[in-house]
Amino acid sequence: MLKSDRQHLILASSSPRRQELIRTLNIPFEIRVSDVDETTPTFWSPAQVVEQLALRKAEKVRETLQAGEQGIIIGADTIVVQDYRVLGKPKDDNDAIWMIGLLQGKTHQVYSGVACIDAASGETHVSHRITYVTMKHLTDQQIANYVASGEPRDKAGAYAIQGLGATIVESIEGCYFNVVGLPLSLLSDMLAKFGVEVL
Ligand SMILES: Cc1cn([C@H]2C[C@H](O)[C@@H](COP(=O)(O)OP(=O)(O)OP(=O)(O)O)O2)c(=O)[nH]c1=O
Repeated sequence: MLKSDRQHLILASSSPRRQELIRTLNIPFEIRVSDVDETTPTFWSPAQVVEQLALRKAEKVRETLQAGEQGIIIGADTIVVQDYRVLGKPKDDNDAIWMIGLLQGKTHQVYSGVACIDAASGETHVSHRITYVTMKHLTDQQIANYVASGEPRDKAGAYAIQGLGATIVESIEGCYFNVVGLPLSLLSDMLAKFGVEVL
């Protein structure tokens, strides 16, 4: 395959954050939304969960491609882990209040998994990153006000570090973009394995 065929990315994600982040790489891309079953066995580790879900999303998109379509398909998945509890997106506002209550005043881990598949050859690479996020102590009123903003609804762990959620985060250790849903540093290393050099 010519290198130019691979310089085309197919983002398997409906997440506006991931779509925004991938734009920063300055590589032509398109978006194909994949609707996958996100249930996982309870005995899976957080790393397994994000890697396997990222892979499921990328594989689902590969199945829909027409013969001859080229590019590197990228799937991603993000979860928040607090005291061995895996937090995905909140079911409703009460669930969001419970999640922020669990996270406030403590340090949790954000896991993002990334899967890259070469559409033509099927070559696949899967990996993940962990970022440690420490949240401030919050009053019940602050938690209620934050949840009322609507921001937590479609975010793992019920907060968005890139939004109003920035005001409830004390500090982070690790990749910021990993928390937002697409670890660009890891992704660029993974793309290099396919001959796609970002720089
Ligand atoms: C912790 C955190 C998560 N998030 C978001 C990133 C992801 O969009 C979302 C986690 O849900 P995901 O299930 O990983 O992704 P998604 O359903 O939004 O999109 P798709 O499966 O189509 O790729 O949480 C933030 O935007 N900011 C944050 O600070």
